[in-house]
Amino acid sequence: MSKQTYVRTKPHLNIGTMGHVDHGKTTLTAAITKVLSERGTGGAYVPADRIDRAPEEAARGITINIAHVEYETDTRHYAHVDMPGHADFIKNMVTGAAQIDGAILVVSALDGVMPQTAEHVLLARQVGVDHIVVALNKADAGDPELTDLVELEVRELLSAHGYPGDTTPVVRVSGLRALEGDPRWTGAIEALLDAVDIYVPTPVRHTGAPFLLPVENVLTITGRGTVVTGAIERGTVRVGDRVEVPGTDVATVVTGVETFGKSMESAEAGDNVALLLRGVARDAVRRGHVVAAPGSLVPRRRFTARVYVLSAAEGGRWTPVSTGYRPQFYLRTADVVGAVDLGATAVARPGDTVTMTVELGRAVPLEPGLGFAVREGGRTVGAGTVTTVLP
Ligand SMILES: Nc1nc2c(ncn2[C@@H]2O[C@H](COP(=O)(O)OP(=O)(O)OP(=O)(O)O)[C@@H](O)[C@H]2O)c(=O)[nH]1
Ligand SMILES: [Mg+2]
Repeated sequence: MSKQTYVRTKPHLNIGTMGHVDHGKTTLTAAITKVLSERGTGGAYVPADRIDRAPEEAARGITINIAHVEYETDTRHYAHVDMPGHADFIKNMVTGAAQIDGAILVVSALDGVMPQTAEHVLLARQVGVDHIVVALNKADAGDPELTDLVELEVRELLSAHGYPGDTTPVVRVSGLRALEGDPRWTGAIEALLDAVDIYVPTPVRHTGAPFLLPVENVLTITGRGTVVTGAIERGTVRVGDRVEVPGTDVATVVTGVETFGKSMESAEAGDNVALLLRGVARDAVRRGHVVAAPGSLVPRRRFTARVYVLSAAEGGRWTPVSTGYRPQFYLRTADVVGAVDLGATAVARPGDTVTMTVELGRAVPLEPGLGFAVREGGRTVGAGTVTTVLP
């Protein structure tokens, strides 16, 4: 396979398909790539059987199946994630691995709102997906009056979860017929994409946010000093910037910025860098720390979270967990023990998604939306997202 360079000519967005099993998410994803590849704005047709054979991706220590396809409309470049199953959806959403700016909720016009339709809307709301466009799929096979009822039902579901159900775009589509090239239904796919282009706003760039680098490694370069490496989570950094390591005494100046051995004047969110820090002792900074803009972060120990407890079939536990459970929490590059309080829920069985309060053994920078993995005895047993940081 030949490698191409990504040339940024349009704003980039991450979107995804969600919805009940078999409602046609993968078929619709394939149809979108087909319609757009024929339009010629960018991106290649990806058949459904290639989307379902997703490459395995390691994200935050968890092996997750995510199928990514890319395509372009006239105005935007999209990375689209089609999650192969319900459990994958839950895991990807709670850990933030999917990182979507907007979602296409796929609802079969034949079946209407089903349990996972509702569960995905609930979860999308919890993890901060603010914009949903609805694809009423299989509209080729549905009775129009019944489809009207399904549309009402979906709008009510959205409103019940705090989305603007009355004004949400709902487009009747047929992924299957669009794939066959039926102009009525390829036109419906175009209408769906127009709705996504218009309704889902371009996300805020995090390059303007206070600088944050989770430290992956610390090295000493003889004669130059201590170097930290990692991927910049947000903000920008340039030579001469003041930085600190929250939770330690380290407050210093960046005297060098490099990427893959080349020096840079400034680096930004997404870049993999090495930062040379003035006058910092080798053992003052460790993996798990973060380098941040001065005063931008206060480490904390307690938080509430939504956590998906992996089922035994996914490599998780066989037995439930209860209050007092003390696994390891992997937050950014940090690995910290934490005590779990399940409150009124009392127990969480493998396969459940629960709310819990966690008290970490030491303070780390925390914020709502931060994804993490829960591990025990060297295996991943859960995946979660911080919902509230407690004092
Ligand atoms: N009539 C009709 N059938 C469809 C349409 N889209 C998908 N199907 C059929 O519905 C079934 C499920 O389609 P998928 O695309 O695999 O559904 P999915 O939502 O990705 O399923 P999971 O990933 O397993 O949750 C397949 O048999 C498709 O052929 C459509 O627009 N019309
Ligand atoms: Mg699928």
